[in-house]
Amino acid sequence: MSPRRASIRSYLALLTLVAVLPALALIVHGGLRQRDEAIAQAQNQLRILAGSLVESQLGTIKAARQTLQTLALTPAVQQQNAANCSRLFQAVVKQTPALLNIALCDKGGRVLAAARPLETRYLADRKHVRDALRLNRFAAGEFLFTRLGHTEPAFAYALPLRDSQGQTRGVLTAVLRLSDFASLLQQARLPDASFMAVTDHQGTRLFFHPPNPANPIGRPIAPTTWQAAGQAQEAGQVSVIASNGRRTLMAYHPVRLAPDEPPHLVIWVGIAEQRILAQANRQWQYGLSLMVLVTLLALLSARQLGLKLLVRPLALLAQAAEEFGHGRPWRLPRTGRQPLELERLADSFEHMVLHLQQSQQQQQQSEERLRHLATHDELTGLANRRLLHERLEQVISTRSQRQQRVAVLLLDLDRFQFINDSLGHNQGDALLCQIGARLRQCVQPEDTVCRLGGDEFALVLNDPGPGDSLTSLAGQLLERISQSCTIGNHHVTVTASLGISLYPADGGDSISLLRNADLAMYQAKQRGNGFAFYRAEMNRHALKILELENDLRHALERRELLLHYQPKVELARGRIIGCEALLRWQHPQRGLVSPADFIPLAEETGLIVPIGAWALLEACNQAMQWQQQGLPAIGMAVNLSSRQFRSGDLPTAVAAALRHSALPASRLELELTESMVMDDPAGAVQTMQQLKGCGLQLSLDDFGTGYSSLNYLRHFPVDCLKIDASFIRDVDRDPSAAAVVTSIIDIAQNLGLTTIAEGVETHAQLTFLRRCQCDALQGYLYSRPLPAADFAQLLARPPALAHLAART
Ligand SMILES: Nc1nc2c(ncn2[C@@H]2O[C@H](COP(=O)(O)O[C@H]3[C@@H](O)[C@H](n4cnc5c(=O)[nH]c(N)nc54)O[C@@H]3COP(=O)(O)O)[C@@H](O)[C@H]2O)c(=O)[nH]1
Repeated sequence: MSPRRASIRSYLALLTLVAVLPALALIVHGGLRQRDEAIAQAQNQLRILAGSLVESQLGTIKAARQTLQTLALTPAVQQQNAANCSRLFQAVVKQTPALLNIALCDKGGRVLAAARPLETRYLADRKHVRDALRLNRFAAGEFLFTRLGHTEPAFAYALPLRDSQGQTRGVLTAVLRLSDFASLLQQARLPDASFMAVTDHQGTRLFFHPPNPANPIGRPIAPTTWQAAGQAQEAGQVSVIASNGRRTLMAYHPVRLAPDEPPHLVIWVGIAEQRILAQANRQWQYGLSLMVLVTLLALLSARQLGLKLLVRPLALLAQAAEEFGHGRPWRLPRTGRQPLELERLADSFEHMVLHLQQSQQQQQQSEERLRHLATHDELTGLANRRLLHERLEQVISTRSQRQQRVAVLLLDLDRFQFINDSLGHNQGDALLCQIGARLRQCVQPEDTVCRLGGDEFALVLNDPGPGDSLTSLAGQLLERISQSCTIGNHHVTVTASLGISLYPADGGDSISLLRNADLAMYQAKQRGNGFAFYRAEMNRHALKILELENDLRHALERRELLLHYQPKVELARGRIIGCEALLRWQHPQRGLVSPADFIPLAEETGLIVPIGAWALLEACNQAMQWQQQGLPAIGMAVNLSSRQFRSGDLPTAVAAALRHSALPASRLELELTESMVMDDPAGAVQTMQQLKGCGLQLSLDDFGTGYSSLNYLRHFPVDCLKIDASFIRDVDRDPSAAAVVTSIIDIAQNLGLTTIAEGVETHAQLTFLRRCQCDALQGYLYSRPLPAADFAQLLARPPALAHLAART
């Protein structure tokens, strides 16, 4: 699972927060500083106030002491006149508000006079009286509540009285009220909730302003405070948690009558920290609130701006990308007010889309081209074999539902190889294109025209109509093909063979329909009559051929091939001048197979090349063997196939055979057919010249059946014309055959060639040939082709030509 990603809005919010963070930090820092300053200021104020309260108290004490010192010098006090003293003291107390009472005691502590009546007549046990008498100096007493008229906190002091000899005579005491601190505090303008307290040297609360039941007078202050203040021996400040639970800031200051004396009072001034900080806190809160407001505004602005300038354009961009990805129409936002980077992003997106579209287009074109290449023939643009099968299967599936026929026509050009070789491949290609175009013109647009390869074409007719129309179409196709084509500067005429198979009668799938159309085409080629419909027996025949082909492949290695020899007899003297080696196949099951049956197959499969080479060598060896047996050295004629002749290495193979057999080249004769050389007369002349270069003889076999141009004949380096047996057969009954034979012999003589008549079977034929001055004969009249041993016997005792019985 991919980690959850934050949105741009979140990042913008974060950025905004980061941006306002320093301001926030400043505000917090400022607030803290303000708080610190407020506390420092308050501490200072408290400290000053405590100091001034102490000063004030000391001033009051000092004033009281001076008053007592002044009174000590008065006669009434000197004489210790109780009545006078009382009046005097009352007058002084009346005029001095801080003084609650003044009293005179003798040295035993007995009260002699007082401005106000006292509860007791003896003050000897009071600390201030005791200390003043004992230490003989102005001394402070302890905290007390006077009940002089009303109850209020007060403090007593005592001044020892001495006579002129310095002897103690008594003490003057003064009771001072503490309540004046309240007005001092008011003058100090302490913040609200400030308080002030006075404790004695033991921490007992003597005074607390403003009055608070939680801080009762006469009770010790909180021990933690007392401890924190170090028992208030020196002035200082503490921050403690007060009884109300609030942190409180306090300044304290001890009151001493003399620097070496211990403090008898401690002045405390305090205030709750909360109050001190109230102002700072308020400012702080204000700053923070402002900050929060600013932050919120910033966040809101960032959000709105982010939405407007980033989020929405990006979302639209993403949407456009998604639409584009799904191949739907897309549109890019172009407000003109979006940030530069987004503008660039949009530009880049458009470029990318353009680029993608271009490459998609290119890819589509390449794919289409590849698809086309995969299903079409590159040269003619027609469908190829693969597409043919696809289309055929397709049309079969639709036609089969309606039980309708589909026709497959397979077509092969005759002699295309020759045209290709003689005019060149480019011209050959041009011819194929023209033929392809003609085929296309002859059929319906929905029909498929395909080039299977080489000079082979196939057509699928979706709706071939009845048999007649198909026959007529086949004729039209052949007719159209045979019309002259202009290729470059040449006018070329080609014919074709066409095989037809029909769905469903001749096959239920594309493979069997094509195979059967091929068989029909083969049949048509064999018959040489244009086109043929497939018939079931063709398949059987084809199967037979297939088996034969398979056997033929092994015939050489199994030594099943052999040669028979037929003598060639000179007419003038009746002697055997040579023989023709004729191939035989001794098949283990079929017996002796005629060359007429297997030579075309060997030719077609290419097996004729090794077979021909074997026959050539075997014949040469045989000729030498007979010679070695003392038999006459006669010529040895070997048939060549067109494939051998065109193979290119024939001169080499011939030279090798002569070399291996040691047969003199002059005794070897190679028989070529007219058709073999007329396919490519110029090339043939070249090959013939090479062969002639070896010193051997060349003859033109089956002469008269082909279409040898007399002009070419002039240039063919041949030695002999073999007059075809078809003319010889009829010479004695068909004048035209006789005329042909006579003409051939005349031409040969005029060209300095010898002639030999093939297939001579009768004396009549022999007589005719003699009359025409044919040079030699070959035929059953003299001898059938014989096995080598029989031929040797024949050669040893050749029959005389004149005595031969006619054979028909
Ligand atoms: N390329 C090669 N072709 C060869 C080779 N051996 C033979 N062949 C060709 O096969 C064809 C059939 O040959 P074959 O069955 O041997 O027939 C030959 C003769 O037996 C036959 N012949 C001869 N005299 C008579 C006759 O008086 N009457 C008659 N009915 N037939 C006769 O003629 C054939 C010889 O013809 P040709 O070669 O034209 O001289 C045949 O075309 C052979 O050429 C081979 O090794 N290679």
